[in-house]
Amino acid sequence: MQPVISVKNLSKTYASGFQALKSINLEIKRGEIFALLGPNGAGKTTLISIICGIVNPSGGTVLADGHDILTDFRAARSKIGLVPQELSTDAFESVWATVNFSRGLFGKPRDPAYIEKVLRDLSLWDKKDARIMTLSGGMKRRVLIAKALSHEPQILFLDEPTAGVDVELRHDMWQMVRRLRESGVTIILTTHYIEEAEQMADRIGVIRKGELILVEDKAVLMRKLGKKQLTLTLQHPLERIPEALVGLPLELSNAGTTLVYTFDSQVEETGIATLLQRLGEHGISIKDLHSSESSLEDIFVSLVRAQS
Ligand SMILES: Nc1ncnc2c1ncn2[C@@H]1O[C@H](COP(=O)(O)OP(=O)(O)OP(=O)(O)O)[C@@H](O)[C@H]1O
Repeated sequence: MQPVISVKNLSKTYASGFQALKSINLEIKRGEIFALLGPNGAGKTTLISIICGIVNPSGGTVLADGHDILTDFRAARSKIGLVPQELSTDAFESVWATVNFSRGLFGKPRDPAYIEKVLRDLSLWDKKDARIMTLSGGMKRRVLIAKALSHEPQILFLDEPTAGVDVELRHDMWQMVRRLRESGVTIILTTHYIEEAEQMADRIGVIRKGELILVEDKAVLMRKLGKKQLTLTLQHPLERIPEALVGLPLELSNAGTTLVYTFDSQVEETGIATLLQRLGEHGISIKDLHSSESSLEDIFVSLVRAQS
């Protein structure tokens, strides 16, 4: 299937001479949720801003639903909704007026029934006549989303959608994003909350110092780079790891009372059976054991570190 967004050799050098993006290549599949992760200043907002036509690229091309964002700007932009990080204007307008106005900016005919649905879906209907300045921060964020959806875009960009929002609103937003995806909208989000990417994304891209260092299915990424650990609590503390076990991926901690065995989560032969057998042979008895898996956060931190 043709990608809904196709980015080729995209680069950006700001007027200051700073190179924010270095030859980015990326294809976004139709209908997926794609999470763009990266430390502060990595280039996430720059990339999104170029695709949405807010920042000019220095080189390369971007197609949005087949339309070049430079030579066919209007058509490309009409496919895209952008939820920016900050709400800048419209403080004195009502919710209803501002969302309808946004739709008009894209040359779409008025459609009060559609706007009503958007506001109802975002739990904003009872605030439709309120001035934006009177809304809470969370409500203002919902207005940003309503504005971005006002012209029925096929592709929705969410730049840090849940930064600084409370847990309840975050979960509401996740639900809303899933509903949109079910209706066929492609979602691209940037986030600092790894948990958000872990919960939501189908695929993950990691950007660092202007380079896309990895793009992978979330499940594959977690399987490929994820490690599992088996933690054994011992009946009697050990002074050191016995000779016969040296060489195994074992660590002794908690004053010799805990043995931690690390293994690849994708291999069939974990070595646990052998480990337990050898412990038995050496008279090392176990009080308790549990296993754990590395989170996307562990993977992300090790990736970003490995490249520095
Ligand atoms: N207008 C500009 N002029 C010069 N440099 C800029 C400009 N806008 C951004 N930059 C620089 O480009 C780099 C990438 O910024 P960008 O906002 O894209 O990062 P980000 O990954 O979105 O970061 P964050 O997670 O902090 O939002 C940063 O070093 C930033 O200082």
